[in-house]
Amino acid sequence: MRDVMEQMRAWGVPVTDEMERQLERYGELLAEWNERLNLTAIVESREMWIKHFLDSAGIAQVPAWREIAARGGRVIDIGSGAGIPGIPLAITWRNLSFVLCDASRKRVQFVEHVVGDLGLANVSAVHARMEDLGRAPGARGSFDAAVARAVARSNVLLEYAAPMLKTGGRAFLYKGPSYLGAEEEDAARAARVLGARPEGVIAYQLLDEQGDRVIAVFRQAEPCPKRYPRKAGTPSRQPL
Ligand SMILES: C[S@@+](CC[C@H](N)C(=O)[O-])C[C@H]1O[C@@H](n2cnc3c(N)ncnc32)[C@H](O)[C@@H]1O
Repeated sequence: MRDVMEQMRAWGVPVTDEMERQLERYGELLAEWNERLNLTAIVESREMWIKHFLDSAGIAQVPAWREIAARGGRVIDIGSGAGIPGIPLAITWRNLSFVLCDASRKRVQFVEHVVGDLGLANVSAVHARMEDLGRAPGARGSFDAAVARAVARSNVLLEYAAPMLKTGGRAFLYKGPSYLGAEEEDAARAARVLGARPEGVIAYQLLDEQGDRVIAVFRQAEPCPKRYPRKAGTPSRQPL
């Protein structure tokens, strides 16, 4: 996938030939396990490279991500599912350590298999709901960055992300262009309640006209108030 790799490098992803082989292997495992676990609707190789791997790499264009990546730190992938964006990011940014969290046991087991198969030393997988992890001593307030794709509306996602972040940490929400408008306003309101502030949105396009994407960035300006996250299920039933 020469052109996909070129686009990643143009965005600033430090991707080597070995990493390309690891992405390829990850794609094979996704396609193979998909038959049993129904992990993704996308199994055709080029579409997978563009809609999963290139989309994940879009974050390289955000200056705040590049700063975190340069100094090293801890990243949580919220609702990682089969490992997107966490696995492609962990393959390409070896100096960051990743926790991939999901409420589905079978998806976490798949991620554990991928981590073993690829020999990724910088990833651990956690089977939990974010509402519970956000209250766990040792996990709460311990991350430099949170990433999330296709999990929930942004006002819900921020209630999962803010408790996990150190002061000064960032949340990076992968969204479609429809984010711009009502969802953006709701997210800004929720962010204020949670001690976070919107820091901007970047927009990009996938190759082969596979779609427009945005990443919304939030900075944790102060520690998240102790009453958040609320108990499991409440953030999505009664979004902030
Ligand atoms: C549509 S999948 C997206 C997976 C992946 N991020 C992607 O982009 O392909 C949403 C995932 O979020 C997980 N999820 C939803 N709410 C969650 C919560 N409160 N805590 C942990 N995981 C959650 C689900 O189990 C599911 O695997």
